[in-house]
Amino acid sequence: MPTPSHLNNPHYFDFRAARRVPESHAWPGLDDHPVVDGGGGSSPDDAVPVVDLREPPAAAAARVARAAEQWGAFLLTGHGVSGELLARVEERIACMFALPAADKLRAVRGPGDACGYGSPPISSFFSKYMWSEGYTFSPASLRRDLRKLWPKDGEDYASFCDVMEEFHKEMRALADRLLELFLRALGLTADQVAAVEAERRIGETMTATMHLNWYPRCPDPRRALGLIAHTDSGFFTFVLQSLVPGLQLFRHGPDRWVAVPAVPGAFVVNVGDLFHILTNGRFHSVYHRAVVNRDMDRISLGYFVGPPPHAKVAPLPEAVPPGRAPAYRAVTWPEYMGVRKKAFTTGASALKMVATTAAASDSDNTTVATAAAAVHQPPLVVSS
Ligand SMILES: C=C1C[C@]23C[C@@]1(O)CC[C@H]2[C@@]12CCC[C@@](C)(C(=O)O1)[C@H]2[C@@H]3C(=O)O
Ligand SMILES: O=C(O)CCC(=O)C(=O)O
Ligand SMILES: [Fe+2]
Repeated sequence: MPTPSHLNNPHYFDFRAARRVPESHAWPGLDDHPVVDGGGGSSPDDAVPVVDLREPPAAAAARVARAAEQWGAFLLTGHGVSGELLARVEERIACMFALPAADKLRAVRGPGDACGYGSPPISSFFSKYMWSEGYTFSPASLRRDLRKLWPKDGEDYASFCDVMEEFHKEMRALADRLLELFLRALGLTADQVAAVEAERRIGETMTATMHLNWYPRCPDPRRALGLIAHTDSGFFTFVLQSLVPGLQLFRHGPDRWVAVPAVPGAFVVNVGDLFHILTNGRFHSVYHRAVVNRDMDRISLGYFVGPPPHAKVAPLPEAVPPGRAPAYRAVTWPEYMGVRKKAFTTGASALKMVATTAAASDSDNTTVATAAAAVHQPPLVVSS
């Protein structure tokens, strides 16, 4: 019998058939830092902050400020996106990843492509493979992109697109609310928020990208990694993790991974690098990773909010202390991705590479990047 062609495809690994973790997927040093419970069960210092949008705006803004300054992440509850919609979103994601390999491979992300099926872009910097499959798409071109997965249209195609469009509509509105709250958290008055909007039109021009992750259950979770430690590059990300936990946030003092509890209906909000820049380093991007487990498949969704590709992102004047120069130079998202690529190949910090003053180096992830290099020795560059 001829071998099905997808079995020879380098983009395809049959996780279901794997009885052990092969060397190609085994990561050294995954347990270099302890993992602690972020649900508050072990220590209040480890409890992942929670922001409930049902609180009065001033109180919610104060919580956002604390969380964004100290953690770069928080759990978002009371956001109004219904649990019923989230359940349908997760169901459609599971259905998509359950497609036959040959169907998924039709939508493989090509070199340099922003969207498509396969490992996320960051994986190209490492010689080890992750224990996951991903699919990235832009909600703006959803119906066209998804025809690659479902060329014949049909019910699965229609319900995937319908559900994701409904979700995107709600999330885009939520992103606007959260942006306003972040700006209030920076200390801007309602008038200043309106002025920033009028001048920079951040909310109006913000773009959204969705990245779906499927982490199959794994025969030896201590050797495999779902998603390599990273910071998100955009403004901020809403992460929906299914009822199966796996997201971990890196914290210093002492260095540890904090396991984010799976809170039904909540999103995890991550501050990204471009928001770090926009806020002059006051809100810092968070270094995070996803681990896998032996018994259950896990699904997550990242809703990445960022600027349009041509927009220059620079520290907001309101975020720069009086008499001080901005800590970062202006960059577009694609420019920043180029810097980050260089940083990955040299082991440097991308944020430091776009910093203008020594002051900025205090608030970036350099030390974390160093920790990462230690965790993932040797630096695993395979392609550029
Ligand atoms: C908008 C985006 C952020 C992202 C790159 C992308 O163009 C689409 C995928 C996103 C993702 C998801 C997994 C981790 C990550 C680092 C990656 O490789 O792809 C992020 C990217 C990012 O935040 O830079
Ligand atoms: O799977 C997760 O919980 C994290 C996903 C993530 O970090 C990402 O998609 O950027
Ligand atoms: Fe991420």
